[in-house]
Amino acid sequence: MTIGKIIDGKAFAATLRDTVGEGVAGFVEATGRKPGLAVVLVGEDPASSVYVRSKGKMTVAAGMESFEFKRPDSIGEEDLLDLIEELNHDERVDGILVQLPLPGHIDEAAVIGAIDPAKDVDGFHVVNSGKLATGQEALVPCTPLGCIMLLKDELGDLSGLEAVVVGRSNIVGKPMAALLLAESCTVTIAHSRTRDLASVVHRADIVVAAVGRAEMVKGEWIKPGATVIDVGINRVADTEDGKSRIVGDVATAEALAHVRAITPVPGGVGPMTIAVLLRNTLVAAHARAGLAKPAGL
Ligand SMILES: Nc1nc(=O)c2c([nH]1)NC[C@@H]1CN(c3ccc(C(=O)N[C@@H](CCC(=O)O)C(=O)O)cc3)C=[N+]21
Repeated sequence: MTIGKIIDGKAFAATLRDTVGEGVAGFVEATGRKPGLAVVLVGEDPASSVYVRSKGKMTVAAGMESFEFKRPDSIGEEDLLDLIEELNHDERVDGILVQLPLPGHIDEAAVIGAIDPAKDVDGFHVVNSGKLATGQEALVPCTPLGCIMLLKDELGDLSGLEAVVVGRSNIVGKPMAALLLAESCTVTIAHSRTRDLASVVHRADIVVAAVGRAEMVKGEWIKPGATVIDVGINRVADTEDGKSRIVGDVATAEALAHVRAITPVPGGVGPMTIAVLLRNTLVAAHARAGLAKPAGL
C-alpha cells in the first residue's frame, strides 16, 4: 500500500517567517521604523494566552514591534471599541488582531467592524472580505492564505481542480472557498446540512477540512491521489495516559493510504497561520507607508 506525503507546514512556515524577516529589514531601512502588530486578548482562556504569547515571540523574532493588550472578561463593548479606536490612530501600529472568540456580551461583528481595514491583518473586516470576494487586492485571512500557499507549493497551478471545503465559517470556510475560486478551482462548500458528505468529499482533488470536529473526515472518503488540508485543531482526551492531545478534522492515519499529500495536526496549518499573520502585518505596513509590496510575498 502506498503512503501519501506529509506536508511539513512547520518547515514551510519557518521559511516564510525568514522571508518576512528580510522584508522587515528592508522596511526598517526605507522608513526608519519597525512594522508593529497589536494583539488584543479579552479574558483568560489558557489556550488563547499560549497562542498570543507565541505570536508575540515570533513577531519580535521577525524584527517587528509587538504590542499586547490584555483586558478582563468583564470589559464593556464601549471600552473595547475605544481601545481599537486608539490603535487605529497609533502610527506605530500597522496590524490589529483581536483574538476571537470574544465573551458573549460583546458583539464580535461590531468590534471587527471598528478596526481600520488597512490594519485588519486578520482580514475579517467586511471591506476586506468584500474585496476578496470581488477579486480586489485585500488583506486575506491568515489560515486560508496559508492553506493556499501549501497547496500551490505541493500542486503548482490549481486551475481546473475540484476543491471541496468542509465548513462555512467566516474565518476559514468562506474565505478559503473565495481563494480557491480565485485560483480557478471548481469549488464546493460542504457543511453540517450537506447530504452524503462522504460522496461530496470523494469528488475532490483538494479537500480542506475546517469543521472543528475531531477526525470527522474518514480515510475512505478521500479520492485516491487527493491533497488534504486539515485546518482542525481539536483537543481530545488521550485514554492511554490520561493526558490530552490535539487532532485535526481528518482521520489522518486512515487518510494517509489514500492521499497524495496531507497536512498533519499539529505541525501543518497552525504554524502557517502565525507566519501569514506576520506576512500580512508586513504587507499592511508597506501599504500604509506608500511602499510597494515586498518581493516574494
Ligand atoms: N482573531 C483571531 N485570529 C486568529 O488567527 C485566531 C484567533 N483569533 N483565535 C484563535 C485561533 C486559533 N489560532 C491558531 C493559530 C496557530 C496555531 C498553531 O500554531 N498551532 C500549532 C501548535 C498546536 C499545539 O500544539 O497547541 C500547530 O498546529 O502545530 C493554533 C491556533 C489562531 N486563531
